[in-house]
Amino acid sequence: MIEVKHVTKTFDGFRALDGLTMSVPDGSIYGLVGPNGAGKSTILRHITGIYRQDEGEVLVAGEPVYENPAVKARIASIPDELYYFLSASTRDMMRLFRGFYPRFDQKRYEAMKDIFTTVNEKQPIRRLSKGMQKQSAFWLAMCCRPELLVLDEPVDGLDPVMRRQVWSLLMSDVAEYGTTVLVSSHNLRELEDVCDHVGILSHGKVLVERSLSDLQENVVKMQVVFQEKELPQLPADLEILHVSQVGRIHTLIIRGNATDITNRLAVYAPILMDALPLTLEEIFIYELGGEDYEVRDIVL
Ligand SMILES: Nc1ncnc2c1ncn2[C@@H]1O[C@H](COP(=O)(O)OP(=O)(O)OP(=O)(O)O)[C@@H](O)[C@H]1O
Repeated sequence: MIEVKHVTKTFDGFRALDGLTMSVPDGSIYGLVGPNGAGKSTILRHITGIYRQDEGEVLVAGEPVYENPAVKARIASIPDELYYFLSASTRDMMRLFRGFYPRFDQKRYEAMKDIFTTVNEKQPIRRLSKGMQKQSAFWLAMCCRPELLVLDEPVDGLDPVMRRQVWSLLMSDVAEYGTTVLVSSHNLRELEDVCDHVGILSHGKVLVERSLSDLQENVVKMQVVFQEKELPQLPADLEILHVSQVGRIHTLIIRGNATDITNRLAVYAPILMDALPLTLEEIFIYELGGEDYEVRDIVL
């Protein structure tokens, strides 16, 4: 759905994007993470056609986005800083969006009043609270029935109940209509529950981009108790990323598939052995922490 190739963008001599390349598959929920100033909002503004890149290519559904209204009509976005016309209400914006988005779903708009109950659709959006403004933005974006939803820290400012509600709405749209969602966030734990692809951005570049299943199948946490208190001499080709010990329990983070690793450790006749999945946070720390120290800063 999205192909970003070697994009650079310079603001007053400062390189905010530095040859950024990323690829978002159709129908995926892609999480973009990275420290403050990494370039997340900047690349999202290129993908939604607000900025024009200095170099490189930004393609959505195979077409350049900048100054391309036909492609923009397939994309809805919630930017980090919401902008509305002075005194426009949610209902006014609905009328505007209805004219722009060919698949705008008026029935859904009416039905969603039951979800966003605290938002007065006739009140100017600028007078709503920050969280209510986000709710209003979601309400409108979901009714555009876009092929691509681009969300810049979308749940920031929403209460926990509304956060869940919004993620669940997004996931059901992905399942039902194949919507592609690109979402930036600082919260890896939250992304883990919803994303199937993750990209880590640092200094205007994507450091790592993988599918969640690739990440999860490639590293495992083993908790093992051996006959002896000490760790036996394990084969040198076993890629052990981290070892710790509490009492007699050894915790080993090993690169590889859980079944293979279990079979290889079974040779040592452990008294107890358990293969546990790693959280997204742990995977990034153990698998990538050595490659670039900044990954640690991002996930810690
Ligand atoms: N319009 C602009 N003019 C000048 N510099 C800019 C502009 N937009 C972004 N930058 C700079 O580009 C860099 C990337 O900014 P960006 O907002 O994309 O980061 P981010 O990853 O979204 O950060 P955060 O997590 O804090 O939201 C920053 O150093 C920022 O100061």
